[in-house]
Amino acid sequence: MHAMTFAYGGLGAAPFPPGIQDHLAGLDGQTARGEEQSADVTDVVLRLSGVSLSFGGVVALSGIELAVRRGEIRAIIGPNGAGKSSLINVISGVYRADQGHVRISGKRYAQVPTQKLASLGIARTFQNLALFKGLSVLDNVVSGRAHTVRSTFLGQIAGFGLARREDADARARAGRILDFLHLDHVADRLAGTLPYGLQKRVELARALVAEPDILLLDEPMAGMTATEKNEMAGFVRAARDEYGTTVVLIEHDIGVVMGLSDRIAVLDYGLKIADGTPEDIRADQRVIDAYLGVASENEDGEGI
Ligand SMILES: Nc1ncnc2c1ncn2[C@@H]1O[C@H](COP(=O)(O)OP(=O)(O)OP(=O)(O)O)[C@@H](O)[C@H]1O
Repeated sequence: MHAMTFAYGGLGAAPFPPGIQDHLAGLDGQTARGEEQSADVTDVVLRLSGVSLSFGGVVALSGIELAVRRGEIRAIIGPNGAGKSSLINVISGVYRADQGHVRISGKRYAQVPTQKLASLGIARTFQNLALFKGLSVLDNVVSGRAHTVRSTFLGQIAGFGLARREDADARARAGRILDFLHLDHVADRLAGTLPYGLQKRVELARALVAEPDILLLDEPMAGMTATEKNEMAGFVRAARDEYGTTVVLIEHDIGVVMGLSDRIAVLDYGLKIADGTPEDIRADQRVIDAYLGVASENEDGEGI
């Protein structure tokens, strides 16, 4: 049984699970990579150019420019209704932008083909859990390898050689991810019976087993306790460090985002109002104003 409590962002000195400790060093944002430090634009794996999207008369996104560099943890934040979900849905092809385009590894899309997301090297998690609740944790994670299957349906039913090898390979990879995310002890449990925080981590495991270049996380800490949020932040950081995965996340909890991210883009009423390191964002007057504008509605009292 692993120790399950993480300390992070100066939240005290609880024990870290083995192997994660090193990855957590610097989660207070001190190691955030600045704009100037790595201005190599050829290393941009995901780029949004002039992306606009409206729903009837409601402007959800307006002329959004966003560059995501290989291996960075890139957060998109903003008050309720700012356009965060719309943006992640444009990146994952759920919505087609009215204007502008998305470039993935240099290839330009007016609409990202959702059905090809995995083969484009993108995996995502969802704000509301999207697990197979009646399947085991292991089988849920194995399902994240579905895009790699080359054997035929008949071959899988009959257990032909290729199908058997693919299945064994998927299970071995899933097993390694479960170890990595400290989920090995629940591998045989039905996913739907796990506590919410662990189910969110299983979703992360299922996305990671696809070995994506880009991981899109839609509010990965929503509904979690402070301890669970810190654990999740540690695992996201560890995944980036271990696999070099580029991470794009939208998240409400600004404290977690500040500690976890290399760079942060801030949306407000569909416009990008700021973009930079956590230090830049913390000091940005437009950001402060945008959040102060909703402070009275923010029951959690989250500050920046
Ligand atoms: N399917 C839709 N139909 C109509 N309007 C929509 C739709 N999706 C989003 N909107 C509107 O677009 C704007 C941006 O919404 P979006 O959900 O992208 O913001 P958000 O930053 O993710 O908000 P939240 O933090 O509350 O999830 C809002 O005004 C919202 O009401």
